[in-house]
Amino acid sequence: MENVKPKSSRQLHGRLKLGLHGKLAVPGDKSISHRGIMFGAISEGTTVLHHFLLAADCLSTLKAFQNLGVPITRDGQTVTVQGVGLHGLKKPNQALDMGNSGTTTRLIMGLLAGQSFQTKLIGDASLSKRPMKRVSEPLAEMGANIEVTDGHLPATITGSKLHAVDYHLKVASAQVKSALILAALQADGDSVLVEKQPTRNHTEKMLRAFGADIRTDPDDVTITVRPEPHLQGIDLNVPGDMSSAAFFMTAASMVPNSRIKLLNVGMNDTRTGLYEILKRMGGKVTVSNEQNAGEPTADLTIESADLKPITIGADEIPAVIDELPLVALLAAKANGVSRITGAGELRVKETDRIAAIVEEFQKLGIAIEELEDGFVIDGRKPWHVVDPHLDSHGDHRIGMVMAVAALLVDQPLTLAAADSINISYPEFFDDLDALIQR
Ligand SMILES: O=C(O)C1=C[C@@H](OP(=O)(O)O)[C@@H](O)[C@H](O)C1
Ligand SMILES: C=C(OP(=O)(O)O)C(=O)O
Repeated sequence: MENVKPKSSRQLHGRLKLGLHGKLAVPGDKSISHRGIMFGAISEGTTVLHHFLLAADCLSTLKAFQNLGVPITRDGQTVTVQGVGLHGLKKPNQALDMGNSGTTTRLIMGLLAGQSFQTKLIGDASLSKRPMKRVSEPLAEMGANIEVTDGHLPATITGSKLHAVDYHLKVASAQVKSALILAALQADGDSVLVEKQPTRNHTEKMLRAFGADIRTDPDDVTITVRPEPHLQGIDLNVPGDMSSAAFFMTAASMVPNSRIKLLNVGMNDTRTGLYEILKRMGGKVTVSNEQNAGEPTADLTIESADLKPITIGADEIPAVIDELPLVALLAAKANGVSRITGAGELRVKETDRIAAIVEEFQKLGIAIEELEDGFVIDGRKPWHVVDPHLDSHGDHRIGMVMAVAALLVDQPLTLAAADSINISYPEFFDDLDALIQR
């Protein structure tokens, strides 16, 4: 058929003269929502998750645990998990479908490695290309029996008795760390895990709240896990996702005449890289209403600003890993040359995010150079549309960053595979619309 657009192609909002205005509570944190289900499932008693993220990735986790025999119910954004304990999961009747979610896959591998049954994990085309040996190999050192297919999904996990380890992580990855922690909960002694760099610490913090004995040394990279904790269900308010707030922090900073307030945003310092970078670039962000109930949260007021270029290296990457496409966009309007390196992990996300950003930014005439582990961007060069047909590459974060970029462009632009936003932020376009002054 001719002239048929891909199903989810979407016209994007063009240049905004009057800016973005208003207040917005972004959806719940994705990392914390996943973990709330998992840790609630292996606890005794009831866990209630308020402001749970109703997005495809977290629903993959929810369904997987239902298939593992855990009673889970949902009422709006409130999810109730009836825990079955660390040894109460049941062999599922079918392969567990991880959908598009790397977090679900890697964490569940660590948990199922120590159970008493066999499970098969499958995933969508994107997830089936992502590396899994980074989890299966260190787990094998603990005695796990995980067969991956050429390093990828499908994977078969045959539950085994696990040994304690003293292990130095080879990649700076919270997913790998979390898989090892979940395996270590089932091991035959205390395990010591040493990170390459500090990464998001939600697993450690949350498991402690459920009653686990997990110590992090003052160096922030050495974690000691005691096995067989008595985990007890909790009531948890999931904070707003900094990784979702980041799209509007970027948009309001770049679109002239903007002033927005984002409510109840998670401010865990292993996640606030974009906030720190934006401030260093000259962004105008004011923090108010700071709270700390387990995870720190705050309201953020963001106004348009003239931006300066920035240099970012490997040390800063973990705290901004999912927001790096947005850092690239900020750099594309900064008054100089920005350099982002040490970000090779971007090549193994939902898509190769370095290649995807370079390809999509070049459609807008942005001066971006691809590096093996990052980008160089000259924000002084005016943009000019070379190709108005943008593409999310099936990657939620690429789709949303291009929708923000479009707010700075006069010409009509379309986004192919726009429905990929459902992975982490199904209401993204509605929330953006609500901040647009007509
Ligand atoms: O642990 C988590 O919840 C996550 C960790 C990060 O992945 P890596 O640990 O693989 O870097 C991040 O990119 C992902 O969106 C969520
Ligand atoms: C990389 C991401 O998630 P995951 O690894 O869980 O698929 C992301 O949300 O950007």
